[in-house]
Amino acid sequence: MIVTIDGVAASGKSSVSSGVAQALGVPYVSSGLLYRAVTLLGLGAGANLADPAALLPLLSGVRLEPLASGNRVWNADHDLTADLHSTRVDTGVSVVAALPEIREWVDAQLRALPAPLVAEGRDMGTNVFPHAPHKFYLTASPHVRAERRARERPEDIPAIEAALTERDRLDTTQSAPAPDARVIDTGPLTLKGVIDTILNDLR
Ligand SMILES: Nc1ncnc2c1ncn2[C@@H]1O[C@H](COP(=O)(O)OP(=O)(O)OP(=O)(O)O)[C@@H](O)[C@H]1O
Ligand SMILES: Nc1ccn([C@H]2C[C@H](O)[C@@H](COP(=O)(O)O)O2)c(=O)n1
Repeated sequence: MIVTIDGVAASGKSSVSSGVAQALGVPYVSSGLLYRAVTLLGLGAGANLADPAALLPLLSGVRLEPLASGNRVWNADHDLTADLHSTRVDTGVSVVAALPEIREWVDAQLRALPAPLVAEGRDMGTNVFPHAPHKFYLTASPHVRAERRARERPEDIPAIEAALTERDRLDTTQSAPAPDARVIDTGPLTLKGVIDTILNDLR
């Protein structure tokens, strides 16, 4: 069984997917972390983030470890996870995610993973796992998302909100909900409330 949980930036995809996966006793995979890893390695190498030929050679050692408690991304024996949510990576990642060659590479990593699993991102339900029987799409206003992020990072809410709105705009192409996805506005819900909504639906 595959459950897909897509949604806009900072809508709660990874926290919700982790909770749902732990309740189901299956792993979850965060596709966004792979796009973030490509971006981090590209920045580290001084590569042009819009040039797939400069990025693809950097990826041979990249591996996603799909732990239910929180995914980790490795480059050979170096754990990249802690560096994937910086403002620098946030700013560059949409350029990388727009490249068809990089999307193909990410999709191949994900499709190689054995089911059952929970997959989260933008196009899990539309493109990567279109035949998944259970699909969800998380939303929340930019302001609500910025307030949540501000509790994690020492930045002011208007700056975070502006950056999220810009990333939503840049990611629009691959971020449409699947027609058969259940759309959940997480704004009025607690994290547990969103997880329970999905688990009830699955039951
Ligand atoms: N329903 C909710 N109520 C309150 N806080 C929430 C809720 N959902 C998520 N959060 C909090 O919002 C923050 C962002 O959540 P999370 O990182 O899971 O989002 P994401 O969609 O995976 O983000 P990104 O797109 O940046 O990878 C986290 O601090 C999380 O605990
Ligand atoms: N399936 C996916 C997952 C992610 N992306 C892009 C869009 C985001 O800006 C970036 C980081 O994802 P996040 O950590 O915010 O979920 O990666 C995508 O295009 N497709």
